[in-house]
Amino acid sequence: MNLKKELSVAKELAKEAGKVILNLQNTTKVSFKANGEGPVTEADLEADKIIYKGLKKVFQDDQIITEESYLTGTVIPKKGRLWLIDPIDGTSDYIRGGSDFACMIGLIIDGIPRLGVIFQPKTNSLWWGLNARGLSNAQFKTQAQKIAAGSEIIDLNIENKELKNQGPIVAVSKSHPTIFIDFVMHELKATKVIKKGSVGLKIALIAEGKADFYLIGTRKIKLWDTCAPAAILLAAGGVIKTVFGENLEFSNEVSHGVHIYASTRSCEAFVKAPLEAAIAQWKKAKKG
Ligand SMILES: Nc1ncnc2c1ncn2[C@@H]1O[C@H](COP(=O)(O)O)[C@@H](OP(=O)(O)O)[C@H]1O
Ligand SMILES: [Mg+2]
Repeated sequence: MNLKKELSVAKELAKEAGKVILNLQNTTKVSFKANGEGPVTEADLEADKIIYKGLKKVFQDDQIITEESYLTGTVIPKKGRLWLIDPIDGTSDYIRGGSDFACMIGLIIDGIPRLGVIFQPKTNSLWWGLNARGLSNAQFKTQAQKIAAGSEIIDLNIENKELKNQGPIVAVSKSHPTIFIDFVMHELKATKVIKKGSVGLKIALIAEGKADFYLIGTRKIKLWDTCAPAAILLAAGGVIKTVFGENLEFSNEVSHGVHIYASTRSCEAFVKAPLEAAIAQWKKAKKG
């Protein structure tokens, strides 16, 4: 298994779609999805089509699920190759005219995120990762990089990143604050809290060593929100798990249905007890 072609196609498509959404940012029409699933713009739909068509042209036999073309009830297979696409991650910040939005393309092979690309149009930055961990006879190397401002290359490796003794730097959603996050934040004793839009850009902060921990505040988070960032973070030597410490599942349903954290290894050990305490308190409060 050599993912060179997959990586090069995914990088080009993320950049192409990214440029289109950037051009449309101030003029695109906004509407709201059914069932409280949040806002969607014409730019989401445009980028979704570009990426879907581009992947289908080269990888005809692969399954592709995109946020905007997904049909309710589609079962996510346990085996085989599946692309998961989020044409705009951070649509809320995109609509506000901010810069915290990204195009994300991820590839799952037999249930594991193996390839991820995130492109942030406003800063012309691209993160990518190939995750061969746990594969015997892998024909590709585990590797992750950030290409900043279109050219400067930074290797992402947080395998041995120590947690500074004051406590973690924690990333949280700028657009979707939740009571669950407030509960956990109270226990974590963070030294710094970074509020940012886009799941991918927050996980990229960890892969770059700029944050230690990120907690997703909703159980409604979808596989296309986590696939590309997970491949990059795992390749960089970080972890992404459910708040119960289990590996993420990329099969069956499109929604993870559980709170998720992304972390460095040293921070994961540090937050285990406070996280468990917060979850216990949360459950008690919900019952009461
Ligand atoms: N509390 C919440 N409820 C619903 N969706 C949420 C959420 N928190 C995050 N998300 C989803 O996660 C993505 C990024 O959110 P955020 O910018 O807050 O980190 C968004 O996806 P899209 O922007 O792809 O639609 C959003 O739908
Ligand atoms: Mg989206």
